[in-house]
Amino acid sequence: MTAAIRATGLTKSYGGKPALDSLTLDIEEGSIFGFLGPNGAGKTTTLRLITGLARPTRGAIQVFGNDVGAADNAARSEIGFLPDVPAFYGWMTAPEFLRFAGGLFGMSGARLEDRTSMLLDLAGLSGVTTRIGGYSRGMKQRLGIAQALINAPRLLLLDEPTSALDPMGRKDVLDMIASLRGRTTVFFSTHILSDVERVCDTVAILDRGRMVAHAPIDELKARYGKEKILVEVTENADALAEDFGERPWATAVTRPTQGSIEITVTDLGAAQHDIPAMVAARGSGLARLEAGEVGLEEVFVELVGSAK
Ligand SMILES: Nc1ncnc2c1ncn2[C@@H]1O[C@H](COP(=O)(O)OP(=O)(O)OP(=O)(O)O)[C@@H](O)[C@H]1O
Repeated sequence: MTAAIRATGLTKSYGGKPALDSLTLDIEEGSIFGFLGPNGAGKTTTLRLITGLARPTRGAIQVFGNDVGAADNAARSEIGFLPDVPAFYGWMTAPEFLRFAGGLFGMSGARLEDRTSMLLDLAGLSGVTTRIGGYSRGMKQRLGIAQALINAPRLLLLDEPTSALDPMGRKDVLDMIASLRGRTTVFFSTHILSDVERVCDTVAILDRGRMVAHAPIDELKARYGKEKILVEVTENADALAEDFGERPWATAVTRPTQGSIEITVTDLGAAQHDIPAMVAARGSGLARLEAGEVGLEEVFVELVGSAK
């Protein structure tokens, strides 16, 4: 199957310093792909290379098998793009703006009207008569996504679409992105971990121009995440913490509070089996035994944080 995006050794340097260093990546058609990285990691640079707005210093980038930057521009006609700071004509209404955007692609008549009405619906803006200048940031962002979809691109690129939004605005934008799953390939950059966790199938983590991880979200959690157990006891927490530390399933033991012990474990089942007996052997009461889920945040901190 042809990949939606295929980057091979993609490098972009400014003044000899790489903003993006040897990115090699395949993104499956129909997926929602999260491109995660802290400020300055190289996310916008990558998006500019995919759209053809910037030329790579080295390496190659293809969209649906077509070279970006080839003379026939075949790749670009498949791409819809929403930049990180989109511009609107504040005096237009949403339907006027979408008709205007469609006109730039040579669309007109019933085809443009149908597409406009479908996209207003998708953006939750049907029936809104206010001019864009009076919109909230979230409404503007949803309209921006609708505008980027006007010519039915197979690939939608979004640069930090949620970063300036409040929680409700973010939820609406993420719901809109999720509704495209299977229909349009979505590539979106973000530094917000929970956004990626909520909507993406696959994620790549970028740090200082280099990709430090690339996998389906569950696989990343399983590969890098370790399970944790929180134990709360009525007494003898110090002695128990030492006992736990000697077990083969324990890789780290910390003491969040006086009576609690947090253990990072390699074998959750074995730990859950042993702990109650160990607590009883020390004559303590077991107040709490809780296994913790590993979130993407821990994966991110392990991959990016540890390199700093
Ligand atoms: N036109 C340019 N000239 C010189 N350096 C640049 C240029 N564009 C980007 N850079 C540098 O490249 C690096 C990556 O920048 P980029 O904007 O791609 O990061 P980002 O991950 O999108 O960050 P942010 O979340 O802050 O937008 C940064 O160190 C930046 O200063």
